[in-house]
Amino acid sequence: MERNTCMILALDVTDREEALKIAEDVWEFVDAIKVGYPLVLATGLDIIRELAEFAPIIADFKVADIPNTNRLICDQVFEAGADAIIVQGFTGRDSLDACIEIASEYRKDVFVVSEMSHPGGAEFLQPAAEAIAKIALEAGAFGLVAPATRPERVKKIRKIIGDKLTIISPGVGAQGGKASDVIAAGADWVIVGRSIYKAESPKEAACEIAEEIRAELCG
Ligand SMILES: O=C1C[C@H](C(=O)O)N([C@@H]2O[C@H](COP(=O)(O)O)[C@@H](O)[C@H]2O)C(=O)N1
Repeated sequence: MERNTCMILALDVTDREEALKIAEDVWEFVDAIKVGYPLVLATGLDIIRELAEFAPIIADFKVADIPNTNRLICDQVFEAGADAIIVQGFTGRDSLDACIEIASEYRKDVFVVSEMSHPGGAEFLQPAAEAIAKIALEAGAFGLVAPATRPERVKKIRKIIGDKLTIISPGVGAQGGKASDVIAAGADWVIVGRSIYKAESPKEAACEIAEEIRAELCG
């Protein structure tokens, strides 16, 4: 995944035509499109290959099962054309290894959720976040998901992984996080959903956030 705009579109719409239209409008402002359960359950896995025409696809299925089931899930997701997958780390090293084993067979990437961006993310995951970041590093993950709503946590997690893992950060806009703040805290990409796909003009919204990030990076 090339780092140009440092932005990932979270395309959580549930209509195929709307998804393709938004992707067509904003592809030049994003480095990847994150597709999750809302769109896939509504339209089917084929949407991954259709959207892959516009940008690399991150499949956000938060894979969190026993190793064998994780392998079966990851196999289907990469067969469907995803470039990366988001998995949970709290299920432990063996379940994480299973995802990374399949991803490496497809030469694809795994992002591990270290801490989630919503208020409940501080209840059970936050206490485990640093340990999860450590096993993600040891297991050979490509990156971590860390909360744009808590830039100080991103800074702490960045200290643990150094520059060995990338950090993608959701929670910008609708959840209260600020793109430039979390990029300054050490995130490589921000994940933006509603602030773009619910905007009057998704294209203008994406352009504005990309400009904010560019100003932060280029000073
Ligand atoms: O901690 C996490 C993990 C998860 C993720 O990215 O893995 N996300 C996803 O990021 C997007 C934010 O959307 P919006 O709030 O910009 O509309 C949604 O697709 C969420 O499911 C989080 O919001 N926080």
